[in-house]
Amino acid sequence: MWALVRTAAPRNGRLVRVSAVAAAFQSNSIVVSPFAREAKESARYASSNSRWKQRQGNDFFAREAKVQGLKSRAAFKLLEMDAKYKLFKRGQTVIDLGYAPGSWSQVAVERTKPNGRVVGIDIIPAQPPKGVSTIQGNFLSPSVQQLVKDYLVEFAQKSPALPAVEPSEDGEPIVAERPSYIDAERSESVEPEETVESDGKLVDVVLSDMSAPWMQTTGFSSNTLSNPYSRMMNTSGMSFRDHAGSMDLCLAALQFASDALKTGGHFVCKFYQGSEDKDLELKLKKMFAKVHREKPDSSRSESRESYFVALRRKGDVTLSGL
Ligand SMILES: C[S@@+](CC[C@H](N)C(=O)[O-])C[C@H]1O[C@@H](n2cnc3c(N)ncnc32)[C@H](O)[C@@H]1O
Repeated sequence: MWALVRTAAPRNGRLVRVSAVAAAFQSNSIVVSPFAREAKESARYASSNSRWKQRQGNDFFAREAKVQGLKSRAAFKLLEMDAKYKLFKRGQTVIDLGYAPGSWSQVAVERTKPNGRVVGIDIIPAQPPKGVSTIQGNFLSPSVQQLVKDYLVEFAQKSPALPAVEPSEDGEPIVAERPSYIDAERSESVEPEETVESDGKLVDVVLSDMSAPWMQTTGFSSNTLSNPYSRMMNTSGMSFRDHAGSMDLCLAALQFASDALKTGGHFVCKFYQGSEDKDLELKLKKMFAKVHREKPDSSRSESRESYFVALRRKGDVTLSGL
C-alpha cells in the first residue's frame, strides 16, 4: 500500500534518509530491526537538517505523508517515537484516542499485524482507516470510556487475543496461528468469566494525540461536509487554554490506561506545555518504569505540543492510588 518514492528524492542522501522513517513503517511485516535502525538514524538526520527542510518548504512531512498514502503528517511523529522506543509488537491491542483522520492508527495497524487490534476513538466523525475499529464519542465522558472498555471485553470474548510476538532473529515474519472456526464458535458460547482476564486489562498500548477541537477561524474556503476534520482547529491559539484542555484530555487517557493497560504496556500522550505538566509527569513516573518527554522532529517547532512516552506500566500502581 505504501510505496516508497525514492526516485523523487534528491540523491544527496538527505531526503532518502528522511524517507527511511516511512520505509521502516512499510517494511514492518517483513523485517523489523534493520529498518528500525535506519529509521532512528533518519530521525537524527531530520533534526539536524532544518536548513534543508526550509528550502523544501515548511510542510515537508505533509507532502511526504501524501506520497506515502498516510492520512496526515502526524504519522511521522509516531514513527519517530516508535523508532526510538519500540512501542509496538505484532498481535498487540492498541487504543488510539483522538484517532482522526487516522494516520497514527495506520501506523499501529502496520506495526501490530498480523493479528493486532486497533481501536480508534474520536469526537468527530471520520472515515475509519483500513483495519481499524472506531467509536465516535467524547472521551472526556465516563460513559464513552466505559463503552470502549465494554467493547474490548466483548471483542476479547469473541476472538481471544493471540500473544504479542517479537519478530524472529532473522527478520522473517512469525505468523501466529489463528483460532480455527470451531474454536471461535466454541469461545462464543463460553461464559465471559472463563475467557477474559478478570481485571479487564486488555490493552498493550494506549496512544493519545487528542487536542481539543476549536471552532474554525480560518480556512473557510474548504467547504467540505464529508471531511469535517479539515474544518477543525487543533488549538485555540491561547497557550494557557490549550495547556489546560490538554491536561484534562491526558488525565482522561491516563485514567483509561490505569483501568485497561496491561502490566508492561506503554502509554503515549500529547500535551501542550504549561504549569501542570510536571504534575502529570510525576504521576506517570509512579505508574511506569520509564518516562520520556519527546518533541519529535516532525512536530512543528513553533507548536507548544510535546509528548510523554511512558514505558512499561507497573503492575501494582493505579491512578486512584497516587
Ligand atoms: C491532532 S488530531 C489527531 C491526529 C491523529 N493522531 C492522526 O494521526 O491522524 C486530534 C484529534 O483529537 C480529537 N479529540 C479532541 N478532543 C477529543 C475528545 N474529548 N474525545 C475524543 N476525541 C477528541 C479531535 O477531534 C482530533 O481529531
